[in-house]
Amino acid sequence: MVVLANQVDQISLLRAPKPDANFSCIPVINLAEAGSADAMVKACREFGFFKVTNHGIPIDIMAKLEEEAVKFFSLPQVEKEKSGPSNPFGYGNKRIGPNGDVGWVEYLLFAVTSKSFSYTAMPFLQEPSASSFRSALNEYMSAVRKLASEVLELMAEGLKIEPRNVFRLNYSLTGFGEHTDPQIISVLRSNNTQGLEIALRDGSWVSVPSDQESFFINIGDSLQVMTNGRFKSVRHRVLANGSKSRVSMIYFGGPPQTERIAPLPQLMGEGEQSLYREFTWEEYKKAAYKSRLADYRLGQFEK
Ligand SMILES: O=C(O)CCC(=O)C(=O)O
Ligand SMILES: [Fe+2]
Repeated sequence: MVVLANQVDQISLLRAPKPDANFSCIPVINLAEAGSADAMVKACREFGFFKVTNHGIPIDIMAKLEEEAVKFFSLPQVEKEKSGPSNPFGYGNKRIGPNGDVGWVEYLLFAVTSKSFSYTAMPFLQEPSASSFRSALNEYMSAVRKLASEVLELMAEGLKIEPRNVFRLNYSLTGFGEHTDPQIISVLRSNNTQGLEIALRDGSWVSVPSDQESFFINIGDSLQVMTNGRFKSVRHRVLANGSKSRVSMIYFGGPPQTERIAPLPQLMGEGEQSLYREFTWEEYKKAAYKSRLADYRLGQFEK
């Protein structure tokens, strides 16, 4: 793993990507360093994506949950199906989205409330034998929730939202088609498996070296709108690895269901007009459900 200390260097390197798609240099935000807020905003504007180090979450907490997830996904199919279908929460293993997108991923989807997470759709988690999975989830979730609000606060003062959060454990051999995440931010942690790629503003793809001790933050479509286009949601995909399963834990911070998604007044300049017509998260999800994974879904909400 290469962590470059100087973020300015990294950003200038990324502006002139080498033809070698394996070469990549992702902005790294060291949370323990002064000035991380400015570097973060720069990364949000230029990439919609960055890596977070020195986040204070012990690797143990991630490793424990990863281990429990692998145990679960290794169960016989019929056992896993008892916690599905994911409707809206629980175990799922169908293709991504309803519209023929490629990729096969198994996942466990959880609703996260402000205090804990809900696993009523997952009977196995209620068994006494699942106590280690439950405690791993609890520990991870409270740590990552804190991290998500810290990151949001650094991005923009007053961006402290009490989002409607979901949490997904993905288990996949085949990858994940290109898309942007619809939420505000996604906090991603993966095992040591290559395959994640992000698109730069010029449309070229760069691979993101795996780093199981760090978190990766994706700007989602909602934050693009909330910042009136200052931050851009990042297009990303996961390429098939073929030999090793990718285990990802993704905490999605999204807007409340009925809240309208609109530029934050505190970020707007004088006389600045919203680039988007008003819509709610519910409307957006409905529109997204009808689209393909790779579609530019915000298009229909632009003015
Ligand atoms: O598996 C990953 O690392 C990313 C998956 C992803 O992009 C998603 O679930 O939205
Ligand atoms: Fe994603």
